[in-house]
Amino acid sequence: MTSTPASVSTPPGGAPLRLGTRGSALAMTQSGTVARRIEELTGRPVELVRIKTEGDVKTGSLASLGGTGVFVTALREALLDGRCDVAVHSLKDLPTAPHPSLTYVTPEREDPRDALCARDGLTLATLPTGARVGTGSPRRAAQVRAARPDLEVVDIRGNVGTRLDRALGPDADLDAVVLATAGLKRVDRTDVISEYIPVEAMAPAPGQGALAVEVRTADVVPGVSGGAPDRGLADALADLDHPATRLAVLAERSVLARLEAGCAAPVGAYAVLSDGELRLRSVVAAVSGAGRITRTLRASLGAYAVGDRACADPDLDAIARDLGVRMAESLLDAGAGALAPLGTAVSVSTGSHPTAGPPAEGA
Ligand SMILES: NCc1[nH]cc(CCC(=O)O)c1CC(=O)O
Repeated sequence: MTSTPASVSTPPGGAPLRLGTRGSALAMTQSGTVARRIEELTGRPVELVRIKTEGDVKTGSLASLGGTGVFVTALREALLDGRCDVAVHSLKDLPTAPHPSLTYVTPEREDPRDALCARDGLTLATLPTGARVGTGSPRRAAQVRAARPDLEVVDIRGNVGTRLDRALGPDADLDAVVLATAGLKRVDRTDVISEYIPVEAMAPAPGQGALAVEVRTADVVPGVSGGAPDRGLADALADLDHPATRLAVLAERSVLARLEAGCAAPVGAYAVLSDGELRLRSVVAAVSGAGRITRTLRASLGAYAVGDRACADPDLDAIARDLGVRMAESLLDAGAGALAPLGTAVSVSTGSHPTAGPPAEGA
């Protein structure tokens, strides 16, 4: 294939970058924001390229799709075969295993909390007995049941608008739904939130509220391919990266990796950097509501972190990963493997009856 001479196709400021995105309102807003920042940082135009993913096409329950990668695979294929140069994912949808030829950075995280959306300002504590709460997430289902065994959890899925309608629309058949605050913020719908559920009451999914901005490693790291890396793009990514977010999500995701669990497992993890220390809280909960294990662990980042800020440093990455591994081992020691199926996709309706006995054993 012959390519157009650069002098013809290159607008002032340099060759355009193509940014791959899912087509949902949430994805388009997230990607639009990142695209504008990359334009500012590189001085090059950024075009959005819409990519349909398996998670957008299939209609089964989110949990039953198998979790890992349903929203991600098609975007990664587009990166790998050159249909786009940058891809934006919700970090919590990204499998924990590193990709052999792709690299990502994490911009500063949005609000990590889960949000309850109900009429009349109702909260998890004030919903009436028997109220029906919709979620497609085994993690949310397990924690709702643990907090309120008297509620009925209903498996739902669909985009933000569809899910909100189930509780707030004219044909609402549920009393409440639980969604990520970050997603609602990004589509400017925080008006529907009746409770920002504290992370102590509902541990967020590892990486919730954070984005991953992913590129081909060879485009940003010298010596990976024959060609020279794209300095402008590499510098822009370094600017986008937020080290405190990066360390927090590394710790959270390493819990999941060490548990060999995916994004559909009933596992919550949330880390924050404060006073130069990374503090990680994690929960494994039985989807039936039959119990949960909660742990908090800390790691000092030494002189490389002050207050809630840190340097970008590989040694700190290792400390964050170790913290996650220690957490997972502590959870396993406490019986996490018997409490919840970790290695396989879990359905929200697993043991939906508080009396249904122990959940099915995971692989
Ligand atoms: N699992 C789908 C998904 N992936 C990211 C978000 C929201 C944004 C975020 O958590 O960063 C959502 C929707 C939701 O959980 O309500």
